[in-house]
Amino acid sequence: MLSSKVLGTVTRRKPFHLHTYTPSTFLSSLMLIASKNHLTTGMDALESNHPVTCKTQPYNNPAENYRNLGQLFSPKSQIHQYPHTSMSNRYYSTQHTDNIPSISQHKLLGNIPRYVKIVEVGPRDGLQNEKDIVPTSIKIKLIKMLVDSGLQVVEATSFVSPKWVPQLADAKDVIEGIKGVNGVRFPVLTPNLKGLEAAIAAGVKEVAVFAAASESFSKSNINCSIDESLARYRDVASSARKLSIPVRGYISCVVGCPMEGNIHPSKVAYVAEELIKMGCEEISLGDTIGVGTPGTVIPMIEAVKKVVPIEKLAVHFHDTYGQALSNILVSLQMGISVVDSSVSGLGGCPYAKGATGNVATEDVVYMLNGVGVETNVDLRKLILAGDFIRKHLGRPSESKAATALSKTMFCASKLYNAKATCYMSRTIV
Ligand SMILES: CC(C)(COP(=O)([O-])OP(=O)([O-])OC[C@H]1O[C@@H](n2cnc3c(N)ncnc32)[C@H](O)[C@@H]1OP(=O)([O-])[O-])[C@@H](O)C(=O)NCCC(=O)NCCSC(=O)C[C@@](C)(O)CC(=O)[O-]
Repeated sequence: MLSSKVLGTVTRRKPFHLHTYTPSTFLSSLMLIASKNHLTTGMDALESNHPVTCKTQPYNNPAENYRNLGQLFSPKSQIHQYPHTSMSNRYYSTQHTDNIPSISQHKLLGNIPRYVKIVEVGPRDGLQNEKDIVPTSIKIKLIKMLVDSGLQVVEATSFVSPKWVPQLADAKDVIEGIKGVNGVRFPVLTPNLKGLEAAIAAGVKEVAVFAAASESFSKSNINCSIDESLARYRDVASSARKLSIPVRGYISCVVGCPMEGNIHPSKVAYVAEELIKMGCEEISLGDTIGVGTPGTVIPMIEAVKKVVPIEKLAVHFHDTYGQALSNILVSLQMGISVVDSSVSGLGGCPYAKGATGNVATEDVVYMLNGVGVETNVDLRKLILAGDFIRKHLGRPSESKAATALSKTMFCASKLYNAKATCYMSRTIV
């Protein structure tokens, strides 16, 4: 495992330095700086020129607040000159600006793609485990807000048995509600031909099938063995292909299973190869319970990329152990350029007690901004979408970046909203 080139690069060479750049493994260090230079940090991280529209929570550390206000008016700070219209050249940014060569040219980041496609799975993976039924209108509005943030692929819902997943029983209505939204892809999950037929009848243009690398998980999730599921998916893929409907293939439990423990990379490679042979255009590798680290993720990807071209692979990390961003970074270093994530870190796994949601899209975008990777996503609008759904669910965000930036916005709003023009805490309806 340690013989891997990628892991070797990360572990044996010089450690990352903050003065050089901001890789994910140092996100926590950055957040310390962020709290010290709180106002400038958050403002820059948004990297946008529009008034911020977000309802925020009160910043509840008066001492820190005081320090931030002092800093705001310090001679070095430029915020007072450009309250929210110019976000560049502050003390602190997600990227360095001080005559340091482009971050993407650095040897440790040279391999990572310039553009990453984010597949937003919040409306499906994020909501599917919610006990209380989320009204269809809220789901539709969430999807529209996510699209508004620039996300180009939003997994909208699943055409599965409502007995198994009651939360998504309104799949047809959700699809109906987003019909007018153009230029964005809205794949849905289809576990069998029945699901595919219903999805097509509803007007869906793209579907996904979902297998597992663990027999026990396959049985729990879709009530059949791995090979039985692959046989079903061959039928789904073949019917979809006749209608030119692209099919994505998921593999769950790629590094660990709540029932079987460690999963050998060869099992993942086997399922991946079968999915690609049946015509799946993209394979998403899911760490369903968020137990992976670069130590298990790298050998798994190495095994899979022997049978599936790397450009057809996506990664799908849950963040139970806080490893998702590290795992994403090494996946990018290995050449993967498609990342699944869920706004506000929504999600979970019904078969693994304590397993938390997907990596938060806000955190992924923040890190990708930091390492100079394009996503086309407006972080500020994304935070609004997360704010909208977490308020509906009555829970705080699981996104560290969204939480930190919301506090930052609140501090700034207190200064610039003296005339009750609250740029920073206006809620969009
Ligand atoms: C696969 C089945 C259907 C098998 O379910 P089953 O009970 O074995 O199948 P069945 O064929 O005997 O059907 C049972 C009932 O469901 C109906 N049914 C059958 N199919 C459909 C359908 N498509 N749409 C609507 N209804 C359907 C069917 O008509 C029948 O209804 P009844 O006659 O009893 O009234 C079921 O187990 C199921 O729906 N499972 C879905 C599980 C699920 O959605 N899990 C979450 C998604 S996977 C995931 O989250 C992981 C991922 C992708 O994010 C990656 C990662 O993180 O690992």
